[in-house]
Parts: sequence; structure tokens; C-alpha cells
Amino acid sequence: MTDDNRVGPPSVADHRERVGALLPALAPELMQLTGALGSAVAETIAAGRDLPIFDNSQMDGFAVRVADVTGVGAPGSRLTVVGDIAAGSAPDAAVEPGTAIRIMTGAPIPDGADAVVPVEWTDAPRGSSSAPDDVRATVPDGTTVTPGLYIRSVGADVRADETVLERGSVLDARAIGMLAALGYDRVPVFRRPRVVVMATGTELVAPGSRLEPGQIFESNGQMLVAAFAEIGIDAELVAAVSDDADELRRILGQAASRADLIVTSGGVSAGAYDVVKDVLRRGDGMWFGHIAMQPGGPQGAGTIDAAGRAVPVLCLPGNPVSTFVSFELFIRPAVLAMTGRSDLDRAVIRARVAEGFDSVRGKTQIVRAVVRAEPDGVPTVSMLGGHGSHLLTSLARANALMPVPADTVRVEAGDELDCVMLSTLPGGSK
Ligand SMILES: Nc1nc2c(c(=O)[nH]1)N[C@H]1C(S)=C(S)[C@@H](COP(=O)(O)OP(=O)(O)OC[C@H]3O[C@@H](n4cnc5c(N)ncnc54)[C@H](O)[C@@H]3O)O[C@H]1N2
Ligand code: MOO
Repeated sequence: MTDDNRVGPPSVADHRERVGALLPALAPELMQLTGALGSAVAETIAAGRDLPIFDNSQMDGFAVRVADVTGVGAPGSRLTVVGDIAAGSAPDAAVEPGTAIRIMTGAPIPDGADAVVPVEWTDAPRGSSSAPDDVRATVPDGTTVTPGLYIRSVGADVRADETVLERGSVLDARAIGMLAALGYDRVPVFRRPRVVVMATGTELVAPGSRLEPGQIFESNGQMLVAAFAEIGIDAELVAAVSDDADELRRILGQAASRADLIVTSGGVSAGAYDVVKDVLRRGDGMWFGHIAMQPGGPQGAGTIDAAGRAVPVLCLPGNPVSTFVSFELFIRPAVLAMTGRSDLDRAVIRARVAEGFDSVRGKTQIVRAVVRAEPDGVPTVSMLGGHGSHLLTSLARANALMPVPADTVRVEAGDELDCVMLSTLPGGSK
């Protein structure tokens, strides 16, 4: 539990709980399918109809009766062509004994037909705009013409009322394609939060600007917006805010009026210009402190009032690796839960440590790491770049974060630890 009267600093789990409790689940809404990519479905969705919607042809060819197309290798009897069905039109004749109907891929199977022979098996001209008067099919060696050949049956993909998406699953391109095929133009989803990301620090200038002495390029805001985009949330980046309390107060107020969540970076430690902490600590509902984790120790979390609405604010430490680790451990799962998603956590792989290293007593150390697949089965993991929370390049090169428990002071080669995968394991498996 998060408990300000506790002995010792809050743990990673405590802070995760605190952040999770601040972000309420967002209400469901009906959304146009075209805009729903990345949203989680708000209710279990059943197919409203069968798919395929009707029996249709899998091939460009001729709809026939099996009895008329027997024998392998030898030409079958000549069949009178009594119709022509393109995809998108309905049959206007039935296939009687001794007849066939030309048919295109996706067109409905006419009454009387119980198989389709591809045009390649026939003596009909291919790609001709009009159907021939008659046709003869020759069944290739090794093929048996049985009822249903090259017919895609109604309901073979999914039957009406069968579940196609569970509540909480995310709409990806494939799910959207499937819902469109079922005829859904709108889909019930959990609303996604409006997020404002605010990078604070007088030293920050936008990438691409000319640097004056002491200035650096703003990277945390860019990284956070990208991290939100990776979980389907279009966050708004507010230009780097200087360490001026009045300016920050004004910008926070404006952001709160339009946001479901505000995320700040920087200004939460013990410095003379730690403006985020100075401005927000005066309001009710904010907590600031150090959690037992490195990087990412100093944190702030709470709500601010926006015309009677309590808007959650999460304040992340400014060191770039600390910002990212805080997003990963606290914001990512809480925001995914807020948007109704059921897949809150990244894939975890247990890996064997390749080289030993020291860890910090009393703090969960979040180590940047590279996990590699090994032929013998157990993947190996190597620490990357040291513990410094300014070492952003090693973070960018890592494919995993490896939490080392707070009671561990030394990790030995050969120890096995869980690694939280940030990207795909070299070799392809997740
Ligand atoms: N006396 C103490 N000093 C510090 C403590 C402490 O407990 N006592 N904690 C250290 C730890 S741990 C961290 S983490 C940082 C957190 O500091 P702040 O959140 O106040 O962050 P800043 O001071 O604003 O910045 C820290 C560092 O990161 C750079 N930065 C900040 N924002 C950005 C950005 N948007 N893009 C790129 N780089 C950024 C900034 O220039 C600083 O170098 O405090 C330690 N100090
Ligand atoms: O904990 Mo700070 O986040 O080391 O860099």
C-alpha cells in the first residue's frame, strides 16, 4: 500500500499502485471504425452474421455439377454455358445437368452447382470479356472433383454470434479488417485519454535549434510523446517550459482544462530551481518523494483541480533514463488500464546473466540490458552502459529492462533474472 507514514521509501509496487489509483478508467464510446486503431474494445464483440456471407467461388472458372466433371486426365463432356456471374452480381440462372455457368472469384455460387473448376482446367479463353457458348473441363492428374471443390462456404470463417473479439483486446489492423468484413462501421471502445506532456527546464531548447552555452536539446518530451504513440495515444507536447513558477502555473492551468492526464519531466529533485515541485506542492492532492528505485527515484503524483475536475498529474524525474523507466514502470501499465486494455505488461523473458555486476542496496535497480537468444534454450542477458541515468544511448541500444531486486547488492554471472522486453529478441521471438 502507498502509505506516507510507512517506514522507508515506497517500493516500485507501491508507486505503481499509487499511479494506477490516480487514473480512472475512461468511459466507453462508439467510435468510427476508421479512427479506432489502437483502441481497446469496450465489450465482447460477436459476429453479427456469417462470414463468408454466402457460398462463393474461390477461383475464376466455371460453376458445375460434380457429376458432369468426372474422370481424370480425359476431357469431360462439353457443357453448355448458361450464364456469367461477376463478383458483385447475383446468379440469374441455375446449373442444370450438362450446363455450366462462368463465375469469377468471390461471386455467389448459383443453384444447382456443387463445385467450381478453374478456367485453367478448361478450353475456355482466359480473361475473355464474354463467356463462351460451351466449355469442356479436363481434370488434372492427382485431383478429385468432389462436392465443394473451390467453393468458399457460408460461415466457414466465422458463424453469426461467435465471439470475434474479447473485451479489452486492442484493435489492430487485422481486427479492423475483420470488423469491416462483418459490416461494422462503428465499434464500442474505451476512450483514449487526452495527454499533455510538459518538459520543464530553462536549459532545454528544441532539437534543431542553435545551442547557447549551457543549453541542451529537449529529448524527454519527444521521447514521452513517442512512448505514448507506441501504445496508441496521441499525446500533445507543450514546448519546454522554463523554470519560472508563474509561467508553469499558467501552462499547467491551460493544460488541465483540456487534459485527462498531464505528465511533466524534470524539476522534482532537491535543486534550487525545481519548479514543478515548487508549484505543485502548494496545491492539494500532490505527493512528492523518492521511491526505492534507481534510476527514477524522485517522483511526483497526484491531481490538480481544473474547474472542479481532478486532473491527474504525474511528475517524472528529468534525467532521460529516469524519465523513460518511470514511463515504462508506472505510466504505461496505468494508462493501458485506463484505456480498458487487458494486456498491461510487456513480455518478460528469464535470462542468464552473462557478466556479473554490482547493484544498489535498498533500491530496485532497473538495468538497461541486451537479451540474446541462445541455441541451448536459455537466453543470456548483458548489462549495457552502466547505471548512470543520463546514459540515453545505452537505453536506445537496449532491448530490455532488467529489474534487480532491492535486496540484491551483487548479481553474479550465471544468475537468472526476469527481463522486460522493450523490443523483439534478436532471432525473432518476443
Ligand atoms: N541533491 C540532490 N540532487 C539530485 C537528487 C537528489 O536526491 N538530491 N536526485 C537526482 C536524481 S536521482 C535525479 S533523477 C534528478 C532528477 O532531477 P529533476 O527531476 O529535478 O530534473 P532536472 O534537475 O530538471 O534534470 C535532471 C537532468 O536531466 C536533464 N533533463 C531534464 N529535462 C530534460 C529534457 N526534457 N530533455 C533532456 N534532458 C533533460 C537536465 O538537464 C539534467 O541534466 O536529480 C538528481 N539530483
Ligand atoms: O534516480 Mo535518478 O532517477 O538516478 O537518475
